[in-house]
Amino acid sequence: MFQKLIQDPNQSIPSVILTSNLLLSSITGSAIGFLVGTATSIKKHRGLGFYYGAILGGIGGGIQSYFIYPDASLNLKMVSILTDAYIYHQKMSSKANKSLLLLTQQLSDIKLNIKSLIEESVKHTNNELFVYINPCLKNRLVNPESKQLLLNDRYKLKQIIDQFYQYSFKLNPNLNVTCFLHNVHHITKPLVSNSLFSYDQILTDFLLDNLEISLDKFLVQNLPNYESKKLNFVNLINKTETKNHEDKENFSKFDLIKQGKVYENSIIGGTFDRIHPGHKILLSESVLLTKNRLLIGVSDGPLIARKKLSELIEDFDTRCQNVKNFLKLVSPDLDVVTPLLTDPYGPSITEPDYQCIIVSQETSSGGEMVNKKRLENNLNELDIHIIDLANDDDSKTVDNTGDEVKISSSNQRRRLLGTLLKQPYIAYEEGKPYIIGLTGGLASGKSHILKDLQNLGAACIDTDKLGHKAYEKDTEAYRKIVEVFGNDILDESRNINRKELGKKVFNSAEELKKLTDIVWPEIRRLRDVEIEKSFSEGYKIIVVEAPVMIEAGWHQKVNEVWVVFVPEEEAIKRAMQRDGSTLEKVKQTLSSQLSNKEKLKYANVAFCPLWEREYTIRQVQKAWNLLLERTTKK
Ligand SMILES: CC(C)(COP(=O)(O)OP(=O)(O)OC[C@H]1O[C@@H](n2cnc3c(N)ncnc32)[C@H](O)[C@@H]1O)[C@@H](O)C(=O)NCCC(=O)NCCS
Ligand SMILES: Nc1ncnc2c1ncn2[C@@H]1O[C@H](COP(=O)(O)OP(=O)(O)OP(=O)(O)O)[C@@H](O)[C@H]1O
Repeated sequence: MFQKLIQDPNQSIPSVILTSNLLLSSITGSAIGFLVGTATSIKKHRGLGFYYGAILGGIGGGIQSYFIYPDASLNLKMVSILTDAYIYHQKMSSKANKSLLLLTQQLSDIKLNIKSLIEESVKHTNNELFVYINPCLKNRLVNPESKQLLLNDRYKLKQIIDQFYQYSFKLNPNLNVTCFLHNVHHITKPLVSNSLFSYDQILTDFLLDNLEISLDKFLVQNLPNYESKKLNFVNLINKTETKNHEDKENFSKFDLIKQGKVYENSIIGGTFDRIHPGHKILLSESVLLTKNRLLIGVSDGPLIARKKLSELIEDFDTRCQNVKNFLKLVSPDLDVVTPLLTDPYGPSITEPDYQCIIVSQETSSGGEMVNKKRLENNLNELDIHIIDLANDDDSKTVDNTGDEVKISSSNQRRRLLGTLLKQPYIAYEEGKPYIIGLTGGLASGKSHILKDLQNLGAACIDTDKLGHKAYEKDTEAYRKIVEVFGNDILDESRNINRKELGKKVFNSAEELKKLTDIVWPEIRRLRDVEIEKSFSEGYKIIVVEAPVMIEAGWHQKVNEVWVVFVPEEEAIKRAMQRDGSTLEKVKQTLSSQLSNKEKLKYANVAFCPLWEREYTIRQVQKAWNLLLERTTKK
C-alpha cells in the first residue's frame, strides 16, 4: 500500500523538490540520487527509493552548486530543499500517537478492504485510533447541500467494527481503538468535542480528486479543534482483499441486528475491568440495537471476589466511568445508566421498561435466567442477542498458566504482572543508588523474589535480619525496649526473648506501637548504612525487602514500591505449612498487616507467585529487564 502526504499546512511539501529541479545542478544530483534510490529498493518501495533519491539528489545538487554557483542565496535554497525532504521523510516514517481514521467508502467496500485498512491504520498509530465511518462524506463534499443519511445496514456496520476491534488487538494489543457509531439511529451532530477525543493525524481512504478545499472546509466544520492542529494527513489507498472473509452465519438465529431489530431500551451486564475488545464489541452491538437507553449492570463485591487476580481489578467507580466514557464517544445521544450488580440479575429482573438483553456465547444462559425471573415477576421476556466471543490469539503462548482463549480481563491482569503499573515515585538519577522497596503480606513469597533479584544482579537487603540486629544486646534499641517492657522479656543470658516480647505486644495496638516506635527508626538507620555500603561496592540497584514497608512509611523514600501478593486463603495455607502455626495465629498476623488491595495501591510493580515457580521467575525477569531500561536512559 502506498501512502501520500497530501496536506501539511505548515511545511512546504516535497513538490518543492520537483519544481526546484529547474536548477540545473540539482537536476543532475537528483537524477543520480533517484537512480541510486530506485536501485536500492527496486523490490518493494520504489516510492521510498524516490524520496531517498531526492534527498541524495539534493545533496548532489548542493555540492555541485557550492562549486559551480558560489552564490549564498542559491545555497540557502538548497539547504531549505534538503530540510523539506528530511522533514517529509521523517513524517512518512514516524507514527502519530492518536489517529482519526476517516472512512468514506460504502460499507460493502470498507468490508472488502477491511484487513488492509486496519493494518495500515495500526502501522501509523502508536496509542489511540478513532474510527469515523461516514460514506455520505464524499457526496457532501461534491454537493454540500446533500443530506446526511442514516447508516441503515447495521449488520454490515457490526461486521466492520467487530473486525476493527478484533484484528487491531491481534496486531497491537496496546492500541486503544474506538469506532464511532454516529448516524445509526439519529443523524448525530458533528463529532463531539471532548477531552477524551483528540488526534494528531488523520488517516483516510478518501481520494482527493480536487476536493481538498471542500474536505478541509468539512473538517473545520465537523471535527473538533481541526483548525488549530498541525496535522499529518495520510491517504490510505484501497487494496481490495484478494480473499473474501467468510461471514459467520452460524449464530444468525441469535443475531437480532441481522434480523433488523431495534429496541428502545436494552440491558447488559459485566465487570468491565480494563475494557477490552470483547467488551467493546458487546457495548457496540448494544448501541446498534438500542435507540434510547442502555442499562449496564456493573459487578462488584461477591461477584468479583473469586475472579483470578481480583486484587488487581479496577475499582467500581473507575470501571463505570470507563464504560460511560467509551459510550459517550461511540454514541453521544444514548442514555446510559450503570447500576451496581452484586448478583447476576440486578435490576434486569425488576425493571419493566426494557425489551432486549445482550449477552455473549458464554453468558447466554445468564440471559435465559433473567427471562425466567422476569416471567416470575410478571414482566415481559427480553429478546436475547448473542455476540460471538472474541479470541485472544496470544493466550496460549503467553505463559501457559491458565490464560483463557477468549480475550479476557483476567488475561489482561496477568499480563500486568512484572510491568510498570505507575511511574516511579523518584526518577532515576545518575550517581545515586536506585532503591526498590519490596513488600507483601505474610508468606506471599517475598524471600524467593528477593533471591531472584539478587541472582539478576541487585544488591538485596532483608530488613527482617536488620530487625534481629536491632534487638542485639547492649544496643540503643535494646536498652529502650527493656526500659519500656521490663526485665521479664529477657532470658537467662539477658537476651531479648522475642516470644515473650510478642506476647506483650501482639494483642495490643498501643503496646505494638511503643515497640515499633523504638525498633523501626533503628532498622531504618541500619538499612541506610547497608544501602551506602552496597552502593560503594558498585551496586546501582538496591532492593530492600520490608514486610511492613508501607505500614512503617518507608515507601516514601524509595524510588519504587514492588508488591508481592497471593490471595489471602493461599497465604494462610502457606504460612501454616511453612511455620507450623495455627490458623488463629496466622489470621492474627494477617490482620495486623495492610490488605493486598491496600498495598497494591502503592505498587509500581506487582508480582503474584501463585503458579509454578518458573512463572514467578518470568515475572521477575520481565520486571528486571524493564527496570534496566528505565535506569539506563539518560
Ligand atoms: C454476571 C455477569 C453480569 C458478570 O459479568 P462478567 O464478570 O462475566 O463480566 P466481564 O466484564 O468479564 O464480561 C462482560 C460481558 O462481556 C462478555 N465478554 C467478555 N469477554 C468477551 C470476549 N472476549 N468476547 C465477547 N464477549 C466477551 C462477557 O461474556 C459478558 O457478557 C454476566 O457475565 C452475565 O451473566 N450476564 C448475563 C446476565 C446479565 O446481563 N445480568 C445483568 C443484568 S443487569
Ligand atoms: N509458587 C509457589 N507454590 C507453592 N508454594 C510456594 C510458592 N512460592 C512460594 N511458596 C511457599 O510459600 C511460603 C512463603 O514464601 P516465602 O517464605 O518466600 O514468603 P515471604 O513473603 O518471604 O514470607 P514472610 O514475609 O512471611 O517471611 C514458603 O513456604 C514457600 O515455599
